[in-house]
Amino acid sequence: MITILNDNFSQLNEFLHENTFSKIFILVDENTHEYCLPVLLGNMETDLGFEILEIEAGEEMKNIQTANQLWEILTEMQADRKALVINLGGGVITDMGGFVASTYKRGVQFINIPTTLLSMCDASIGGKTGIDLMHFKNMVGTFTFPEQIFVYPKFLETLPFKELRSGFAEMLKHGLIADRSHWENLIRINKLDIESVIPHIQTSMNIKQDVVEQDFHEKNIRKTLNFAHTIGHAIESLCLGQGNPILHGEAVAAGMICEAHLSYLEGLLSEEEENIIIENVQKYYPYLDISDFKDEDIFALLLNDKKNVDSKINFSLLSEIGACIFDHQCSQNNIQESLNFYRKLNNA
Ligand SMILES: NC(=O)c1ccc[n+]([C@@H]2O[C@H](COP(=O)([O-])OP(=O)(O)OC[C@H]3O[C@@H](n4cnc5c(N)ncnc54)[C@H](O)[C@@H]3O)[C@@H](O)[C@H]2O)c1
Ligand SMILES: O=C(O)C(=O)C[C@@H](O)[C@H](O)[C@H](O)COP(=O)(O)O
Ligand SMILES: [Zn+2]
Repeated sequence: MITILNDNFSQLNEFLHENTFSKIFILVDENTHEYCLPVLLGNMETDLGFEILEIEAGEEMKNIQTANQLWEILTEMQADRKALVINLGGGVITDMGGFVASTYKRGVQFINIPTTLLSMCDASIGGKTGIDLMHFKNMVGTFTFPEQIFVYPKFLETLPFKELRSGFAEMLKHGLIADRSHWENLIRINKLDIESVIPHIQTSMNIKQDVVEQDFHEKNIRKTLNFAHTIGHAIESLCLGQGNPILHGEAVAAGMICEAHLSYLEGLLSEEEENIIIENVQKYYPYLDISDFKDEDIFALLLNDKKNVDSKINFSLLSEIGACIFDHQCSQNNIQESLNFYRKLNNA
């Protein structure tokens, strides 16, 4: 269940009073510790004891070493099965905290309080938890729903612009795969800022939640949420592997361009709609330089995508703005051409 919090966090307090937890463990990173934890602690009313678990910020922390440290700390602090983990942060915190909670002592309860646009609209919803393995994205994880998701949009007030823009990419994706009018409302935004995005958060959350409710374990329609991620994750992984991580939404934006073009090359999407998508994505996102990435390295990552079966790369592609198909296999030439198309945009 997703709840938009009042300024006094009354719904969170009701949730804490109605349940019998033994202790609360609040997972934060250094930034959500500074900007969001004081707001949470200033409003949280409970007789329960709590501990703060802090990790460094960034995708590089979403790994087994951090998970191990958190499991060890929970053990040292004698967290029992009635403990509650509160994930207060962006997608790294909700993915990582959800993973640690869903595996510690075979699972303790957790709630998500997303603090980035990306985690409000996407990562905190849907129960995908996980960590990266080497530089492969989200390779180890669970499908486990949080008990609740509490959204407080005012947390966005301290979010840097680049992070806001990163989250906006997942919102655009939601429009492209499921709701043309959402896409059209979003691309009308000329100046991307908190005021302009806040009115559209609810629609994005609804799209994500609606898809997840139909197919929690990603057997079919949930794969549409992965549009732009097959190539996007490969680019993100290569950057991570080189020690130059990019933001998830930046990778998704590049993935939207490549996969919109691929949708066109595969005869699924009209050229006119492809151009509309590419023009608009370029309006918000600077070009990502992938000229150093070899096709063979990209293909090695594509071959490990979680949607694949029998070594066949399964794409989720657009048939029009607002509609997405899944389990589509593309010719190798077209995949290469979509990457070259993106590379050439640099000089266009
Ligand atoms: N599970 C899912 O369904 C799902 C969906 C989309 C993305 N993801 C994952 O989410 C991650 C990306 O999430 P993200 O973009 O939120 O990244 P993030 O968690 O790294 O947060 C981005 C940055 O913003 C800072 N921050 C967070 N809230 C802040 C605030 N209110 N004010 C100031 N700074 C703040 C963080 O410290 C961090 O530096 C990726 O690992 C991606 O794979 C998961
Ligand atoms: O929730 C989903 O399903 C998604 O695909 C949402 C994506 O935006 C998100 O990045 C997700 O973490 C990708 O999952 P993965 O299994 O492809 O790693
Ligand atoms: Zn994503």
